[in-house]
Amino acid sequence: MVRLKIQQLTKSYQNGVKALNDVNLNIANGMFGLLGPNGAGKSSLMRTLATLQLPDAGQIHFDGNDVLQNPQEMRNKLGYLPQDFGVYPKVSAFDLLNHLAVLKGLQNKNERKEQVLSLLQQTNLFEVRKRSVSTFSGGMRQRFGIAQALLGNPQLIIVDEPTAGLDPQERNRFHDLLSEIGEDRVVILSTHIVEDVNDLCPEMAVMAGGKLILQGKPTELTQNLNGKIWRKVIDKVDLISYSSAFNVISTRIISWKLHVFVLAEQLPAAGFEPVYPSLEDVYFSSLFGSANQNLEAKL
Ligand SMILES: Nc1ncnc2c1ncn2[C@@H]1O[C@H](COP(=O)(O)OP(=O)(O)OP(=O)(O)O)[C@@H](O)[C@H]1O
Repeated sequence: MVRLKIQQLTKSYQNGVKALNDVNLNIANGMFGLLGPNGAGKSSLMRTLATLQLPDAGQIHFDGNDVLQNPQEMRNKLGYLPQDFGVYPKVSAFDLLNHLAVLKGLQNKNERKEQVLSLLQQTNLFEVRKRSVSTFSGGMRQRFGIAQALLGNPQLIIVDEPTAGLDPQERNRFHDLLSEIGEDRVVILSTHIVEDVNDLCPEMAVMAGGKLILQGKPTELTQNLNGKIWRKVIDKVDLISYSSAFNVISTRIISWKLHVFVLAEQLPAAGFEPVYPSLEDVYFSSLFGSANQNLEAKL
């Protein structure tokens, strides 16, 4: 069942950048991955959904509520972990979370304490609840960020670039936490890390240049590309000629050798071998297609 409905959302900043260009999305319960390179417009979309900025045009409905008309109703149902959640005063994790709970309107002292302690448990911070958050590692801070986003049992949770800068162990732990919270609500994970979406999200979309360029289930999108991705080991000096002759969607160094990955309906040339596509190939193919469309539009 669709809970979040985004229609024809458009936003330009004063410097003329069109950060959102006719964005349409329907999102149901569960983890939804929003992938895109830096500058794609993901944070602009997240901030608009979180009612922190207004679009120029378009509509947002959550559970039937017109979010732009009644932003407060959205705020009561929202948990938000912004990209730059970075204020860590020298107060304990418990005190800070308790304070944020008061700001969120959790007035009953006993219920508030119970919820704060339970969220500290859930995010694996109970043991360090008396420590100042300013001494936390990056992973602990992000888990604290999730704890504050979960205050008041929100129905829509937005996490913007949450795993950037985390080491692999902390990222795994963070993934476990995110997958636990996505069951009965909408969780939007905005990221440029394909692995985050691959590991966690049954539904996804790709954004580039303010537009949604692809949407679907990672498994289906990968399947759709089957038979169209080809790989070849080449010399570095030949990369430019390969890029002009073929649809090179990405290059990767594997065992110290440069591999080009090419999008083509048939064997592009001798020496190429077919590969089963990964979600990364899906992502790079969509960016390649969108860049080409923009180029054609400009010519
Ligand atoms: N307040 C602002 N004023 C002017 N331009 C902005 C503003 N915020 C974002 N932009 C521009 O809008 C475009 C989209 O930015 P946005 O931050 O939404 O993208 P993003 O996909 O979240 O990328 P990143 O991961 O780098 O934040 C970029 O070109 C950015 O420079």
